[in-house]
Amino acid sequence: MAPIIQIDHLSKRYAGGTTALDDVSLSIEAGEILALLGPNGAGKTTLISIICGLVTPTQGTVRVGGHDIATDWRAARRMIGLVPQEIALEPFETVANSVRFTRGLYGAPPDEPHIEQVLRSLALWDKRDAPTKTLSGGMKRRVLIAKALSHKPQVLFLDEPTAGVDVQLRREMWQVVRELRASGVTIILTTHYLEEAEEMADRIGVIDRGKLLLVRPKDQLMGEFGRKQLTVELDAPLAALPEGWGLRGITLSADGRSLEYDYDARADRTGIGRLLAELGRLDLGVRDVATRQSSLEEVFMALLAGEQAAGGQAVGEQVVGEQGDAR
Ligand SMILES: Nc1ncnc2c1ncn2[C@@H]1O[C@H](COP(=O)(O)OP(=O)(O)OP(=O)(O)O)[C@@H](O)[C@H]1O
Repeated sequence: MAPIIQIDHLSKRYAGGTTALDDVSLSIEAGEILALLGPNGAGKTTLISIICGLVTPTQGTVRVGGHDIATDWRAARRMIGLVPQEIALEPFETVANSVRFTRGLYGAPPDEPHIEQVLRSLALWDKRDAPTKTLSGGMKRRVLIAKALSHKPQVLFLDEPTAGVDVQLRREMWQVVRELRASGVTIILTTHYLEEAEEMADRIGVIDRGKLLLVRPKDQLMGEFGRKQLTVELDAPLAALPEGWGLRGITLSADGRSLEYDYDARADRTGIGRLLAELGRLDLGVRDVATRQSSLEEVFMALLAGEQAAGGQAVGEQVVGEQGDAR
């Protein structure tokens, strides 16, 4: 199946000289939730803004549903809805009118059943006649989504949908996004929150300093990087691993009090049994054992560190295994 969005060799250099995007290529499949993860200034908003026709690229092409955003921009834009980072609503306008107005801006004819369906799906129907200034922060964000959905887009961009909102509201937004996906909308969201990407995305793209470092299915990313560490605290400190130590990949801590073992928790043979057997064979007493799993946060930090160590050229081999495979 052809991707719903195809981005090829996209670069953006702003007038001031900042390279906000540097040769980004990416395919987005219909019906997926893709999270673009990256620190401040990584280029996430620039990427979204180019696809939505708000910023002109310096180089490269973008197709939305097969329509080139430069030469066939009307058709491309009709397929897209954008929920911006900033809440900007007409304060005295009612909820329903705000949504109708946006639909009109897209050149779409009135469609009251659709407006009703959108407002109901976002739990805004009871507030349809309320001026937007009387709404809570969470409701205002939902109005922004309703506006973005007013012309029945097939692709929805959410630029940091939960920046600065409390935990409860964040969960509520996640639920809204899941329901949208279930209704067949493709969703691309940007976020600083690893938790958000982990919770919602089918695929995660990591972007830093204008480069797309990698794009992977979330489960694969967690599997590749979500390794576990076993720490065995010894009864008595060791100066070095004993003579005849028969296992590889195990390190002694600097104070000699514990052994550290990094392993793949999903493997058929983790090697933990052999480690414990070796400790028994050498008659080494164990005081305590602990395991911990790397979080996506650590994965992300390792990725960025690897990229910096490589001078921004590529992601460190030891961390990623292979470089940005933006499908
Ligand atoms: N209109 C502009 N003119 C000049 N430079 C810009 C403009 N917009 C963005 N930039 C610069 O481009 C780079 C990427 O910015 P962008 O807003 O795309 O990043 P971001 O990943 O969305 O960041 P954040 O998470 O903080 O929103 C930054 O260095 C930013 O200062």
